[in-house]
Amino acid sequence: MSGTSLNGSLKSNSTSENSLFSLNKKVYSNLLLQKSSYYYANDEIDENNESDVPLPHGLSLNNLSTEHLPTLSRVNSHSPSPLTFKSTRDYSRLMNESTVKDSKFVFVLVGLPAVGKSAVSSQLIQFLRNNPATHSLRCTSFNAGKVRRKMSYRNLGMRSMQLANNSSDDLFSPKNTEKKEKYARITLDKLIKELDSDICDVAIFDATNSQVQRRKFVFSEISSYNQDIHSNFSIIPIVLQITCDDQSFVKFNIHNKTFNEDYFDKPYHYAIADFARRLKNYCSQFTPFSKNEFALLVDSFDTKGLNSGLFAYNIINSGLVSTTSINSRHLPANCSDKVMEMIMLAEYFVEHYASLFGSSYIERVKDFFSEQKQNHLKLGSLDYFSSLSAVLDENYFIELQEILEKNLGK
Ligand SMILES: Nc1ncnc2c1ncn2[C@@H]1O[C@H](COP(=O)(O)OP(=O)(O)O)[C@@H](O)[C@H]1O
Ligand SMILES: O=P(O)(O)OC[C@H]1O[C@@](CO)(OP(=O)(O)O)[C@@H](O)[C@@H]1O
Repeated sequence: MSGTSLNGSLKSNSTSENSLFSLNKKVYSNLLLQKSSYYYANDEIDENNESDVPLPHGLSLNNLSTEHLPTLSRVNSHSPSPLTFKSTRDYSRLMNESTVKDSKFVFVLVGLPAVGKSAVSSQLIQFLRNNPATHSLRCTSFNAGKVRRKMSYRNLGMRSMQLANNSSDDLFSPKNTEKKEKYARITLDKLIKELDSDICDVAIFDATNSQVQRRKFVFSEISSYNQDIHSNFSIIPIVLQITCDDQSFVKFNIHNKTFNEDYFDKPYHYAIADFARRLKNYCSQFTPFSKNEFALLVDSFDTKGLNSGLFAYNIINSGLVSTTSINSRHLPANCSDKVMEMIMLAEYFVEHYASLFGSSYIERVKDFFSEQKQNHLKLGSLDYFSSLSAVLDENYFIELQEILEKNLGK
């Protein structure tokens, strides 16, 4: 980050204290005036830059088979082994032979900012790519934050960094929810188009999707797509909720957030404080995805005569907490092997998340803090610790918890 000078002290050349996501009328009116297809057609948004996450030592996902999937085999005792997906071409051929539409998958992420949604998306893609059953599937993450950042730059360039920041035009303030929704809609629109045009097989909708209203919108878009006779595929929605309430994890994650494009010209301390404020705003509006919401969605799907199925999984504190009891599954009528195999793998990923990816992440968090504690004591070393502890202190987390509870009690 440019806020860090070469000698390691935390200085910034930036004169502006604004943030990129501050709303600007020009960006917003462009969103309203121009259709999202403009951005796609002009190749403004490229989400296909997933970097491979290294696999934990000693683990080979290639060795996955039904034998290692105790929970999963119980739901599909007749599934073929080894797990094999037909290629899209095979499925297109089969489609001509029957009226049943081939399936595509959407993982709808839910979770507060900085809980690890984008990290888990990359890991899920890596997991599916490394599995023989799914390695040929084209998996893409569609990140609403990236779309927002790219569109802001495209419209304003460096000027986007010079806008005066004031709390009244903070995109993440509750009163601007509707404005933020535009970016999510554009992202979802792109995602559905790529599935329908067979550019992608497994899409991850990477946004906080933190409000019931937003999720209703997402599911209604998916069911409208599934109901449309002109749609080429049937989309199976899989909710993946990521929760993180461990203070060290949250601090480490926010630290890493300060290096993204929202803050590239901002002082480190400013970025931490700004993200802390963003998180508070989100907590005041957040409703976790619950079993109750799941049941209501299933009912609404059933009333519409939709049989695409619905699944919901949770990863809490990097897999340290078991989520088996809160995960939910509503199988579609006539569940195909393809759908069953994907669900089995999704469940395997969630149930074994800690050993697959969580433990190496936790090691990184520990190393980070022990290094920071040492640096904090050394004169002239890179000291992130002071800002992290000053902003994200015990009181901050107490306040965050109170805001969350107050919102849930509404
Ligand atoms: N489960 C995880 N595995 C690996 N890295 C993680 C994980 N959770 C968080 N991180 C780290 O924290 C940073 C912020 O997390 P991110 O995935 O961007 O959160 P979110 O998408 O929920 O806002 C990531 O860039 C990564 O360095
Ligand atoms: O519209 P929602 O669902 O809040 O999600 C998108 C927002 O989430 C955020 C939350 O911080 O994602 P990200 O950190 O991945 O960039 C914002 O950038 C982005 O605008």
